[in-house]
Amino acid sequence: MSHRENCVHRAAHGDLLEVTAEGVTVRLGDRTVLDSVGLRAAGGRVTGLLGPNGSGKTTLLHVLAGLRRPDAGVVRVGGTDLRSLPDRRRARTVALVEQHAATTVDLTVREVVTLGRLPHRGRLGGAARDTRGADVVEEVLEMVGLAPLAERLWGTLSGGERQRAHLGRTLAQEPEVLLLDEPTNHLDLGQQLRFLSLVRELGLTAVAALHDLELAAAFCDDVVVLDGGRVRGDGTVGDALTAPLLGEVYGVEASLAPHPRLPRQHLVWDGPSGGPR
Ligand SMILES: Nc1ncnc2c1ncn2[C@@H]1O[C@H](COP(=O)(O)OP(=O)(O)OP(=O)(O)O)[C@@H](O)[C@H]1O
Repeated sequence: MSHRENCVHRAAHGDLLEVTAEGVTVRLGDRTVLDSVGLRAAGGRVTGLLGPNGSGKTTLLHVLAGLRRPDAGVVRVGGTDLRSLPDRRRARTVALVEQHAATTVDLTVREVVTLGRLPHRGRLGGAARDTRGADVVEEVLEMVGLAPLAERLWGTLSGGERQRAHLGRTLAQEPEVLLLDEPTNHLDLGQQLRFLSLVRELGLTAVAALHDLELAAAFCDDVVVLDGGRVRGDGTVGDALTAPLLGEVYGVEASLAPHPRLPRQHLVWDGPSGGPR
């Protein structure tokens, strides 16, 4: 079964892990950056993590990925405390596409994607045990549209191509839960739509920090809105993104309205609250 078929099969059988956070608190210096945050990302759904600059989205993603230990609270994946999973198992379960990921060595695109196979190899890094690895890497290169650039060196890639290479590396991990930190910030409109369509099509449990509320309205099933390290709203896009909440959290006059052609809502904004229109 190919990587894509495997994802779609798991989604079709409801065999997807739910991610929950309870009472997650993170203090940095004298600041409480996350204050008793609770979140439920349902299996197979795309949950948007929203909120203004500095509201705590990246910090929460790092906690959900097991990269940062919270001062209080617990993260569970499929009901299992994330801290109880050995590193290699955790890396095969939860994967994060970072906002500013970089590689220090000048690898080719194929080599960057192949890095995602490390958790599937033996302790000594033996590729021999990873019998599916090469096929998965080629399939992922096709999925993210980088097969024609497979031999290109990292240093020669554009920002958007790098972002897609990082998604490729993460998909090569074959995670059950995909965490994305502003995954579309370097992408043109077409690539943004293709990127998020691919994430939806895979049917994985996904949590994506997004600044673009229009993209969130179009691609997310559910949203969690952070402000000052606290959850200010959550639920389906339609239930959570109310005009009062958008006004309080973002300081804008905006609301969701029926899309003129599609059976979904889109964002209509007038301007900053009390500001010029
Ligand atoms: N090492 C640190 N020491 C003190 N404060 C920090 C540290 N790292 C991050 N912060 C603060 O924590 C808060 C949350 O940061 P975080 O990066 O999680 O927010 P964010 O919602 O992802 O922001 P953005 O949308 O701008 O990327 C910010 O106010 C940030 O300044």
